[in-house]
Amino acid sequence: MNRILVTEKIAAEGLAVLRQAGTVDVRLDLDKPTLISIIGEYDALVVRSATKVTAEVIAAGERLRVIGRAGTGVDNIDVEAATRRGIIVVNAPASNNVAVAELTIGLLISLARRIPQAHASLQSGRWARNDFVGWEVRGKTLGLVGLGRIGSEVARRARSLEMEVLAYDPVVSFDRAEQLGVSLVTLDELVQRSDVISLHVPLIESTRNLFDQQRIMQMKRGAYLINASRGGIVDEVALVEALNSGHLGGAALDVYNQEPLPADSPLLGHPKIITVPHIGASTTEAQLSAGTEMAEGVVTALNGGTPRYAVNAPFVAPEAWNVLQPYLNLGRLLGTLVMQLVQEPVRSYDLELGGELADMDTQPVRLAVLQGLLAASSSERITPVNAPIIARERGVRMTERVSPEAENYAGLITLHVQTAERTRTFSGTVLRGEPHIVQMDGYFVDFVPQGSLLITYHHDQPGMIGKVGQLLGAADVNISGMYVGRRAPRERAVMVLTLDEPAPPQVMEQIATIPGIQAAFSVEL
Ligand SMILES: NC(=O)C1=CN([C@@H]2O[C@H](COP(=O)(O)OP(=O)(O)OC[C@H]3O[C@@H](n4cnc5c(N)ncnc54)[C@H](O)[C@@H]3O)[C@@H](O)[C@H]2O)C=CC1
Ligand SMILES: O=C(O)CCC(=O)C(=O)O
Repeated sequence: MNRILVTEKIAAEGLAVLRQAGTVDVRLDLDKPTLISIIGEYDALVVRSATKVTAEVIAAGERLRVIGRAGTGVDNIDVEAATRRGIIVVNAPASNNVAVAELTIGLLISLARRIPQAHASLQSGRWARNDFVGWEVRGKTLGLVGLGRIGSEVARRARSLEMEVLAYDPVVSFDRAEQLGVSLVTLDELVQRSDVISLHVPLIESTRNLFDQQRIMQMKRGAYLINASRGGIVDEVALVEALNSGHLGGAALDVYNQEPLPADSPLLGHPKIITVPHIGASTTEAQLSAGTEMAEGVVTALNGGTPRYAVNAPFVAPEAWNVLQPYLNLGRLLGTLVMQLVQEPVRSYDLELGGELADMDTQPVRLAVLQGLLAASSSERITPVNAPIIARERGVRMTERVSPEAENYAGLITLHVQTAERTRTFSGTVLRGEPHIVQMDGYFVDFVPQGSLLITYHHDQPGMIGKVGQLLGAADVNISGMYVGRRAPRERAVMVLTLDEPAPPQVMEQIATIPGIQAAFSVEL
């Protein structure tokens, strides 16, 4: 039974999804030493932004297979340390775009009209209308640093407020910016032209201290700065100095160098700074989708699959996901099946991806097949994250080719296995979203690869199925499905039985001695 540790508050719906995969312990009170002392008992760790999942925590998590981040930024997780250990890191990157964008617009208007200050003034018993003459955002220039998911949502909203929007993002294309009604410029130009700058970049080495003293002083006199991305991107000391000297008109912050509570910070209580306690993602809607999206990824990873949003596994474009996802499952199962059937030395594997797969980025499918092959022969935990590293270490050779041909199927995965003596071939497809094995060693079959299987290669003659069935029946093993394939009558044939439980070893030995049986395999998927 999997054990899942949740160290921060996530939506109840997310917890319910997690419970499908194991027992869930919610511990909101853990300090670092306690986390390190208990993490070794868990298969999955679920956090938001406050828990620091350091290399030390990861090293102590001997059983950890997945770390779930209910939200976007993963700067509180040592992803590199997780990757080295084959631990999948999943997040929910699309869950809180709108929540953060709406907060940003709220902060923008709050800066323009000093709403929080006006509220506090009236609450303290003053009616000071003349102190609160603001400015209109219409016609002003907003500079967005980062035009990814959140930056784009902010841009749309700012355009509808009739603002001119500039953006600096080295990755985004001019076409995309044009669609959003945004002008792409250099960072220098953005900083010099914007009345308000809003930051929407991840905290990575290249963005750390991006708004340092020099950059802040490059901003227009009287300009405003909004940061709802991460503390660490703005030099907080330089920001306060620029506000005190009158160089900047104001700032609004959701995130801080020190979280939680940047106590004693000059940011708190500053009349020109609006502060909120990292609430960008704190809406019911965002928490629901962050919790459930992340939890679905954790459950998939615990079940050995490739999660949709795995930070350290191959990226699957959102529009390709629905088509590709069942093939990832098929690829892994095909690899696991083949590794249990081919019990002879292998020189190399040749993976052929046909039909609708030919038009896609097939790297995730290749990794899923590798994962299946390696997992069936390894005591290590193999995930799509560490599969290439382990394959390299073991000298596994796999070539890959794509072809528009897929017989009569929409898509087809074929694995050719080059052994010392011969080439063996296995194929699978996806039908109604379900993986099917459709060819084994040149025999046409059709079964869903799951659970316990008994596979025999035998001489096609009357009574074979009955004899195998009798031995299984005597051992009280129930057969749930049966598939046979042959090339010609009375020649070699293959039989696949799906069983409610694995055939015991002594039954396998008896089956192997039935006259006409050439090989019998108990396969677990
Ligand atoms: N305040 C809050 O509660 C939340 C904050 N965030 C923060 O917002 C950040 C952005 O989130 P998304 O838009 O979803 O990420 P995203 O990955 O969709 O977009 C980030 C964009 O920043 C760009 N970028 C990277 N380095 C840059 C640089 N040096 N200069 C300019 N652009 C650069 C990237 O090309 C990308 O387009 C997250 O990494 C996270 O730290 C995210 C969610 C909630
Ligand atoms: O509310 C949270 O957990 C933090 C949200 C956040 O910063 C993120 O998703 O990156």
